[in-house]
Amino acid sequence: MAAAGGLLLRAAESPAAAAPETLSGPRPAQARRHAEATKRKYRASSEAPPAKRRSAVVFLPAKRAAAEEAQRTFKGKAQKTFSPNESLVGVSGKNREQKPCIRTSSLFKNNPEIPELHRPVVKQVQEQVFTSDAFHKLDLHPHLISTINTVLNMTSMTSVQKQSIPVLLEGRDALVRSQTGSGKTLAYCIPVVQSLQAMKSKIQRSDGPYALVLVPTRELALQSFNTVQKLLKPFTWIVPGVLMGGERKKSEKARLRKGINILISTPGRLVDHIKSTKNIHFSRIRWLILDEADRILDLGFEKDITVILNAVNAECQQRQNVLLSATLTEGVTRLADISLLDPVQISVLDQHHGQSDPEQGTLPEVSPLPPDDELDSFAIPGSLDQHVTLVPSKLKLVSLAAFILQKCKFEKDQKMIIFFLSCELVEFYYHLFLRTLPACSGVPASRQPPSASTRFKFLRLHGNMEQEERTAVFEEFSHSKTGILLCTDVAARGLDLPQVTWIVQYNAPSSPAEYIHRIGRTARIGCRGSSLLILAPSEAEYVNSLASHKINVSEIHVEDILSVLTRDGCLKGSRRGTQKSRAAGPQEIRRRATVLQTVFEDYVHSSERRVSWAKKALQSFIRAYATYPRELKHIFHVRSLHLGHVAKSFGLRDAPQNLGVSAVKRRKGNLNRPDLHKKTRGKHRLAEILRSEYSSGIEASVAKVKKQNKHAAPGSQPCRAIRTGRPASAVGKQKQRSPCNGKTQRD
Ligand SMILES: Nc1ncnc2c1ncn2[C@@H]1O[C@H](COP(=O)(O)OP(=O)(O)OP(=O)(O)O)[C@@H](O)[C@H]1O
Repeated sequence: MAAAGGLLLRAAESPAAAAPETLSGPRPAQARRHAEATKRKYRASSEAPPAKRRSAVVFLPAKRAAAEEAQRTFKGKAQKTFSPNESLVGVSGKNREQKPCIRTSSLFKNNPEIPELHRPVVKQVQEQVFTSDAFHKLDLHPHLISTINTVLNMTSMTSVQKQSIPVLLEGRDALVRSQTGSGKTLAYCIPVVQSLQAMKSKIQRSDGPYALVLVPTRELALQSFNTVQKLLKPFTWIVPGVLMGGERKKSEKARLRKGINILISTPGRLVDHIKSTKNIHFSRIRWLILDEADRILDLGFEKDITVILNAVNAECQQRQNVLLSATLTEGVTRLADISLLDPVQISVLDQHHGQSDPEQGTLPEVSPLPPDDELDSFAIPGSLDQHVTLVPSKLKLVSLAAFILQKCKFEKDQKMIIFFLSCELVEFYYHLFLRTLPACSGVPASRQPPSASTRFKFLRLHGNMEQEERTAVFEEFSHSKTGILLCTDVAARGLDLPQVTWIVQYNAPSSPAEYIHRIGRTARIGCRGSSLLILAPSEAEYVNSLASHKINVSEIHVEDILSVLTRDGCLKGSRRGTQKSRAAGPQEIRRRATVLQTVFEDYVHSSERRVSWAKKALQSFIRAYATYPRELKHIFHVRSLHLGHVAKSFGLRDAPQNLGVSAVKRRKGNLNRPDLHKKTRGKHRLAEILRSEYSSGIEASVAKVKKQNKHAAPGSQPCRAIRTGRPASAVGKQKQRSPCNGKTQRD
């Protein structure tokens, strides 16, 4: 990271930093002294330090040139594209033109030193995805086999299918762990369909559910439903159905009344129906499947799961239980111990770490789960290249934009998913990029060739969207060859979105398990894929946290990401200068990054409403940041955020006052005051809820849950565990809860 440190630090060190230079080695001692001095200045004020203004003078020639360029870029090539979104901000282009001269940001000053990344190289856990065994080797109905072959176009089984299907067909409970994108859905769907079609007394629609499949998100419910529906093609008498939040309850009720035999649902929606629909009976349940079991059994769903298990256990005791996930943590295993009857533990994990040969069939028939100390080592697809980059907060926005430009403008057929901490952040960056980046093609949006619009096809997905739009986006991104999906963790679990080439994590996930699921949206079923985790220098230790779970990431230097800007003619501006000064050296990279940042800042500062919109997004980020779990607080702590620098990544020129860090500190102070305790906890809870998608639907659902608790709804008494009859409330106590794990999602 020496080069990056050099680039960033020397800009901050002295006036000479503004002069053209190379990326040769950093001067850490001097830099540290400077950083200390800056820190002292910053402590004195919550705003940007006076040094900032002074350094603005230091940088003036380069900055002025960049500002002029930015103005030209706006007024000349791209102004039309940037015309304000009336519905969003309600200002006219005319107003914007009356704005005073653009002040360009000082991106490369006062940045923290980028630490050397001492990442331990760990041997990742390997799994082999495919086996050479064909489905027809299994004792399945011939029509089911031909459906798998012809409708799903699959002939040979994956490892997890080879191990799970026979065990489940024997009637055993099972706990299944295998890497993301390895075919777990069919591993449970095939045995369910096989067993139900083979029942002696033919299933009637009006019998109601024989199989209940619980999944954490609506999109996953829809996806699993589609798979079941395909498998059921030859068995038309078995009716599948899906219940998910956001759909019309009335029509769901009508479908339930008619009868659904394989019921796929999100927990929240099923609870709604249990409480309000008389027609839902569980007396014939033979299968209870918890897909993404670790998420489903997490705190956010605890109450819902309690209600569901109570309702199911009240009517039926004899059934098969299956728990599946790519990240079976210790907590889930312990839970499985108390809830499953003599379960078979299936793990595809190659005990010899990649030494077995699928052709030789060296996979054991059923591999037990690894011992406890190995359980936290998650398998990652071998075809997935993982990267990390350390980026100072001020450069985060331009770095992400540069990465998008690199992939989507200069490379072909790229399909990218970018994860953010909260719904508000997704909305903010979606609109910001939508209004600014396509303009970097140099042609107004209205006159762009179709290729440009497909290259920059921005989509967003989060829990605050209307269900209709959510489904439309999910379908569109699924079927598209290219595109950039900005999303929360709503898209992290289970979604099978074909041909995704890059996963970008703009904000770090709350746990290594979530990291695994996020990156698992690419490199599925043997395909290649890559991921990029963006961390601030103060967050560098997160890499060690990943390494402790045997997750290996290689570093990309921030200047390598930014260097693509020198390829972008649109950021060149029409600056007078020699060819030499335009060479792709560090000075030119800085200049163009400043031009790009100016594009964002101008957009944000073109009206008061946009400024307050950006401030709200910043506020949401700080709230969300405050909810990282306790065990990660030493890495992600609001106190380590420099508000002025973070503000830059929202296109804000100055740090807003009375926001975030100081406010959070004040709230912490309140903890000692019992009279304020309740109120503070409420706020903390809200922040926690805002943390990710599993928060969606937020306030309403929290209020609803509170109300329900107050009125002690029937079925909310402690329930029985999945099978053993132990109170399910004990289930919750088994697990160490962290605020961040308590993502509340009543989808
Ligand atoms: N035997 C098979 N042959 C070829 N493709 C398969 C096979 N089984 C499943 N697939 C495909 O692999 C992809 C991933 O499957 P699936 O979504 O079930 O993975 P998963 O293990 O549940 O992943 P995650 O842990 O992310 O939920 C899907 O597109 C599915 O159609």
